[in-house]
Amino acid sequence: MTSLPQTPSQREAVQDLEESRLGEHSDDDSDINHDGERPATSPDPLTKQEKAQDQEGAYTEEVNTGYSLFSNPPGLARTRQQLFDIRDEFELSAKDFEEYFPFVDNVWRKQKAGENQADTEGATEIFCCRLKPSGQSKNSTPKAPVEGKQQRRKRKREEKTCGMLMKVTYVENPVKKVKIAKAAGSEDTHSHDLDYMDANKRNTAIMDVARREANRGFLPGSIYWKMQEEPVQMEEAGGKFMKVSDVRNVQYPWRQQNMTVTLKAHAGYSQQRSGPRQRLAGSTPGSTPGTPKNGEARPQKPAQTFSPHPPQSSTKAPPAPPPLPPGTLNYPELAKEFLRPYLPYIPQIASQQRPHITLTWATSLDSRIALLPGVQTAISGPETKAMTHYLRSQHDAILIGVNTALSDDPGLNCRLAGAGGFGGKDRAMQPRPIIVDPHARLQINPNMRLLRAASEGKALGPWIVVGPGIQLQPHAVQTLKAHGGEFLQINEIHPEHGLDWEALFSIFHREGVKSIMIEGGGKVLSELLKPRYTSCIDTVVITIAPTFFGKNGVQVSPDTSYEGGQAIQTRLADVKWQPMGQSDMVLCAHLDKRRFQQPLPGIQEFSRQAPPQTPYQRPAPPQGQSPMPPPPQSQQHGTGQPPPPHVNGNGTPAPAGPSPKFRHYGPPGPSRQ
Ligand SMILES: NC(=O)c1ccc[n+]([C@@H]2O[C@H](COP(=O)([O-])OP(=O)(O)OC[C@H]3O[C@@H](n4cnc5c(N)ncnc54)[C@H](O)[C@@H]3O)[C@@H](O)[C@H]2O)c1
Ligand SMILES: Nc1nc(=O)c(N)c(NC[C@H](O)[C@H](O)[C@H](O)COP(=O)(O)O)[nH]1
Repeated sequence: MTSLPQTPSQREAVQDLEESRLGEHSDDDSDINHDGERPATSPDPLTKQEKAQDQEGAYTEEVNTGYSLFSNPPGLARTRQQLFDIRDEFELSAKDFEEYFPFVDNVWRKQKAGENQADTEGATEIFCCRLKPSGQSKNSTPKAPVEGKQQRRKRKREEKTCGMLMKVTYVENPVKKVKIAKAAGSEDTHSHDLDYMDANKRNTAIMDVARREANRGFLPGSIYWKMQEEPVQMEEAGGKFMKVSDVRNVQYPWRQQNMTVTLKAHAGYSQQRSGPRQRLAGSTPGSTPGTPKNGEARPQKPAQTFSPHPPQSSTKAPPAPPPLPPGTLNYPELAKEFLRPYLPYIPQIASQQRPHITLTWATSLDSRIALLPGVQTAISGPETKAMTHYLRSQHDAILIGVNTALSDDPGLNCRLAGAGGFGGKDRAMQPRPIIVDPHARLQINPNMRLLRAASEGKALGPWIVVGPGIQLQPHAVQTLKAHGGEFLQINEIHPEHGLDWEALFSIFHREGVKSIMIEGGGKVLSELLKPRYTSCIDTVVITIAPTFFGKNGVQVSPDTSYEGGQAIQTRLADVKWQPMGQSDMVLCAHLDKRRFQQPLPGIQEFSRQAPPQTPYQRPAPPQGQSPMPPPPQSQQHGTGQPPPPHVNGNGTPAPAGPSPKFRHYGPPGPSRQ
């Protein structure tokens, strides 16, 4: 990305200069009508010169460019929304602020009044929404006509004003970071949504994407076409309403210096594509579905019923893209709103040095997640299933315990339209599958769904977490690596609780995983719902179906925690119930970080008893009996054969042999007998 000046106010100066020279590059929405199409009478998107080149084929040198134009930072869409809709104060590292702010500088500009005041924590800047009420708005003075730029009749935009103010405090010590909060006197929320701003003004970062290609001599129409080849990345960067004229404007300075250069096109670009593409579904400027208008109260509508399968392309659509794989799901914009406050929050993650952890599962009314151990049981309806896949698209990783992997043979990928392998590029929106398998019971073979999905470009390769002292067969390691996965050996093992979850989470965070959704199964969820983990779990999203599975089902229920004669509870906060589909209910909540305890009569007797069976120790065989037999056939993967000799059924390590290389973490663990 073009290197930008250090602080937003410096960037602001650059942008002002650019815009003054080029005219308001994208404030002019005169040629966008509000159903997202250009009116037939609007000027052709190409200038006379470009058209001449097009017609004479003067640009026909088509350059093979297999590269992506976008290099969006992680979680961009979420962070843009969170930097737009400022709620509680949060922090960002100085580096992250530098990286993300250019994606929202079409919303915020530095307060003109120069209200910087130094305070104990360093310089403070106040930003106002560009729709600042009254006063001198940047766009009120008419622009002097720019030479060579076709003066378009500007339709007067509705005078929407907004009183949102943002305060940014730059902190130098002990680390360089910024604190972001609503400024004193700010409105509670914007009077518009982010789409409204994106439709009326492009942010610097998305314009940088166009500028980079423009300064390499590509035709604006070809650049626009190439950008639209990556709709997901374009939309998350704020380019939903980008126009060819934006690209042409941003190329103007370069064109002034290179008047004689013949523009080139990206391979695959052709005249019939030079017109504006169909806008992204639902991208009508100025309104996100369900957004309140003019301060109306947000409609409290029940969850929309929707088809989880993407609409079939209409006969009038441009040449149909390749058909989506069967089973592709669709989760509409409107249904995302209620989840937003519970999704990973990049600014907060930066300050907490651990990933955002979401526990999510589907349950019966008697807190069962399967009819019987090892039996995958359909609980979610089609709509809540699609919601689960939307959650997967919003997290960097998805984690399950090995019993779930053994019984479900899961794909652990995101099957929403637009995800990698489902109409999206590369592996966009695909979470990293993680399976916690301390004794390496899972058999790695190419037939498992995890690896088939990875080989078809529909998933990332899985990480398998094993405990200390495990000897793995080389072919298992090689097969996993061949599918983009790997084994991770963790040596922090807690005698009572198994692999240390907090150590696991910090290792994943170091590996760049900023958010993990933990889908189960019963043992994993019950363990992580204990009060001792409240500090490292952020959110729960539970699908509740109107059914009872009975006592033999797989339960989610943490062992009761005792401390000093008190029973300690795990409680939820910010609870929201959302009906979804025919009969499911979705519970969203944060973990309540306060301590809830209650004295229990006779508690002393309890605490003298042996500690409850921990979920991860292999239960000692009954007196005189042999160790636990290998998992039942139904739980053996793929081949259905007993596990190969390298790891015998009860998971004790194979006889000594050349242990293949895989990543070790933590001090050397206790050697396993
Ligand atoms: N309805 C749902 O949302 C849902 C979700 C997931 C699984 N399920 C169902 O749940 C069942 C499986 O659940 P489960 O409770 O038997 O097993 P599980 O999937 O929770 O796996 C437990 C195993 O994982 C390993 N493990 C996990 N964390 C560990 C740690 N920190 N340290 C050491 N070992 C650790 C251990 O071997 C442990 O025995 C299956 O029937 C599956 O279909 C349902
Ligand atoms: N949300 C949800 N609703 C259900 O009805 C159900 N049975 C699960 N179970 C979660 C468990 O993790 C999945 O059954 C496997 O992960 C297989 O899921 P995928 O193949 O990856 O879609 N989860």
